[in-house]
Amino acid sequence: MAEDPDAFAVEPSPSGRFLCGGCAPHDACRLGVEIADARDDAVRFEVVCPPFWHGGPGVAHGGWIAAVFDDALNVVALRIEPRLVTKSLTVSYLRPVPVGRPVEVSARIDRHAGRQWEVSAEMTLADTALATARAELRTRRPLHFAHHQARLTRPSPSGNGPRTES
Ligand SMILES: CCCCCCCCCCCC(=O)SCCNC(=O)CCNC(=O)[C@H](O)C(C)(C)COP(=O)(O)OP(=O)(O)OC[C@H]1O[C@@H](n2cnc3c(N)ncnc32)[C@H](O)[C@@H]1OP(=O)(O)O
Repeated sequence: MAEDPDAFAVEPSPSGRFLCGGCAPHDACRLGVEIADARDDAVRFEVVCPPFWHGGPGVAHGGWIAAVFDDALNVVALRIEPRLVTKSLTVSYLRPVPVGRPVEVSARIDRHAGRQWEVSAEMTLADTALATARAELRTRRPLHFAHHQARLTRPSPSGNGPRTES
């Protein structure tokens, strides 16, 4: 029988780390994110940009910064709810982020009601804000991944042919 995709949940790895589906088999975060300190509704991370994520000379790629925020903003809620997806993510890039040097990310839950979560975070170096982010998260509905897979396998009504206006 095929594996149930909706059984997927981000839970602590054998070494106690929260890891995405891509990093779990490695038992290490390949973005360079480590939890430094956790309270009920807030988590602090130590983050080092790996050299292969540089965008400009010695400076992190903005996509890496967004991915780090996606992880950090989810981890703060995953400690309560292991079945989440990101609905929206907004990043403000304030200063260049250095490659290969530890920076701090702090994330917190601002609001939580039912399936809806609002979370925010900032990335700092020596108390200077480098970037900030806000996200809306959703607790997944029970058949979230099953519906996604069913849509991918369903034949497209219009195929790839030319569009006809009616
Ligand atoms: C230290 C390192 C740590 C590392 C720790 C690891 C952390 C990893 C965290 C990664 C988190 C991610 O990036 S998750 C990946 C990025 N995010 C996603 O893939 C989410 C994609 N978006 C969605 O699935 C949807 O928009 C939702 C679930 C966000 C919508 O939520 P909602 O606003 O509450 O609305 P909802 O009522 O559920 O659905 C709205 C409409 O979308 C449809 N819909 C909802 N779900 C689906 C679905 N699965 N497949 C098809 N359609 C769907 C509904 O039928 C409905 O259609 P109608 O009635 O309007 O027609």
